[in-house]
Order: sequence, then C-alpha cells, then structure tokens
Amino acid sequence: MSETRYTATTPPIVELQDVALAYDDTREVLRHADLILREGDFRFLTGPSGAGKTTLLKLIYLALRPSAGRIRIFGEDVGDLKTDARYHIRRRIGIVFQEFRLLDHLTAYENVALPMRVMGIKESEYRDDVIELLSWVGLADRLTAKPQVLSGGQKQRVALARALVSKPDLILADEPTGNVDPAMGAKIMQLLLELNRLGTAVIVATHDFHLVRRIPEKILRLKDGHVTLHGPLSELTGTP
Ligand SMILES: Nc1ncnc2c1ncn2[C@@H]1O[C@H](COP(=O)(O)OP(=O)(O)OP(=O)(O)O)[C@@H](O)[C@H]1O
Repeated sequence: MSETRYTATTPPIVELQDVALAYDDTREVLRHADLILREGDFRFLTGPSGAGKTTLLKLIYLALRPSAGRIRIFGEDVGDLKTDARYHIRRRIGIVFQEFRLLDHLTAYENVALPMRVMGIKESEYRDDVIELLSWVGLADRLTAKPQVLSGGQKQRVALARALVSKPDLILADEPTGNVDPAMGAKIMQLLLELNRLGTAVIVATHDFHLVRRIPEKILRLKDGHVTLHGPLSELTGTP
C-alpha cells in the first residue's frame, strides 16, 4: 500500500547497511544487519527474546552507536554527525520504549507536553493537542495525575501520547501493547495504523503474535543478528 507514495529518488527514512552491534567483547547482538524503511512504511519487528529488537530500535533512535556498518536516518549518514544534528534527527522520531520512562515529578499532561516545551514551543500552541491525545488514550480524567498513581497500562498510554505529540515522521514502539488490556491494545494499534495512513513511518517491536496475525503489514524478523523481511504472517503460515 504505502510503497506507492515514494519515488526512487526519495531517500529511505531508515537505512542500515552491514550493521553490527556488540555490547561487550563476547557476543555480537547484531551482525551484517541490513534494513530499509521508506516513507509511509509500517513494519512489525519480531524475533525471540534477546534477539536484539530493542537494540535495533535504539540504534535507529541514535541512543546507541553501531560497532560496524553504516546507518542513515532521513537520508543522513549519522556516523559522524555532531550532537546538534543528532538532536534534530531525534526530534523527528517518536519513541515508546520501556526505558524512556515518564518523569515522576511531572503530571501526565506535563509529561506529554515535555517534548514541545523542550523545543521551545508556546503552551497555547500545543495545549489542545496534549489534551486531545490524552483523551484519545482514555486518560482525559488523569491529566494532573503523576506517574506513581497511574497503573502500568496508563503510564504506557501517557508514553504513547508523549511520542505522538510532536507529530513525528517516524515512530518506534517497543511492545506498545505489552501492558494494556486487549481492547486498549487494539486501540493503540488502530492509532498507529491511522498515523501510518497519514504518512508516518512506524516500526512496532512485538512478541504478540495475535496482533501480528490480525494486521496485514510486513514483518521484519530478527534472528541470529540478521534482519529478514517477510510479507504478512498469513503468507508465512498459510493462515487467513
Ligand atoms: N546495555 C546492555 N549491556 C549488555 N548487554 C545488553 C544490554 N542491553 C541488551 N543487552 C543484551 O543484548 C541482547 C539483545 O537485547 P534486546 O533487549 O535488544 O533484545 P530484545 O529482542 O528486545 O528482547 P526482548 O524481546 O526480551 O525485549 C540480549 O542478550 C541482552 O541481554
């Protein structure tokens, strides 16, 4: 579907070439990893626990540097970018990661508003968006709640709203439905698919095969350090 939106001259949003990543000397988590994600693409990222899904997303978010290989994000080779330029790239990426937690001293509203404040945008310009997003994820009555009084699933929804508030060009979501009930999980996926239809590229790392089975999007599979691209799960398994 979305593949029709770009032309051959549009650089990919994400391009990994022969990338390796080792946290220590003993073992490479990723090796010879190649990946291309284009404008408007939606990909599930699957693979066994410990395969390197979070690691791959962190490389794309520039939270890690590869041990070898080349990474281009939004057409820019990130290898030797200065801090400022890296920051500009990260501003265009919305992340929903377990590690990038909410700030405990801020309310749900303030946590979602934070990326906009950091960019120096006036509150009057983002206030309605923040409230609308929090309402959309079912937290209209929790705007002033701080993280310690929110459930795991509620915190995850605040984190999702925070990832979306700056209208990123790329969303990286690590198990975004992991802590929520099936109905909210379906709603979160609906939102990610809707954003994708509007042109945002999305990668969702997940173990949730029910989720992957229901949604006919392409699947990246990480195994033994490599990324392979499959069609929808039904094409792999022959199930409808
Ligand atoms: N900061 C770190 N230092 C050392 N090793 C790490 C670090 N982070 C992750 N690892 C190791 O790298 C490997 C890949 O971890 P990663 O979290 O990327 O996998 P994953 O596919 O996301 O797993 P899961 O599905 O269980 O979340 C694992 O063996 C993990 O133990």
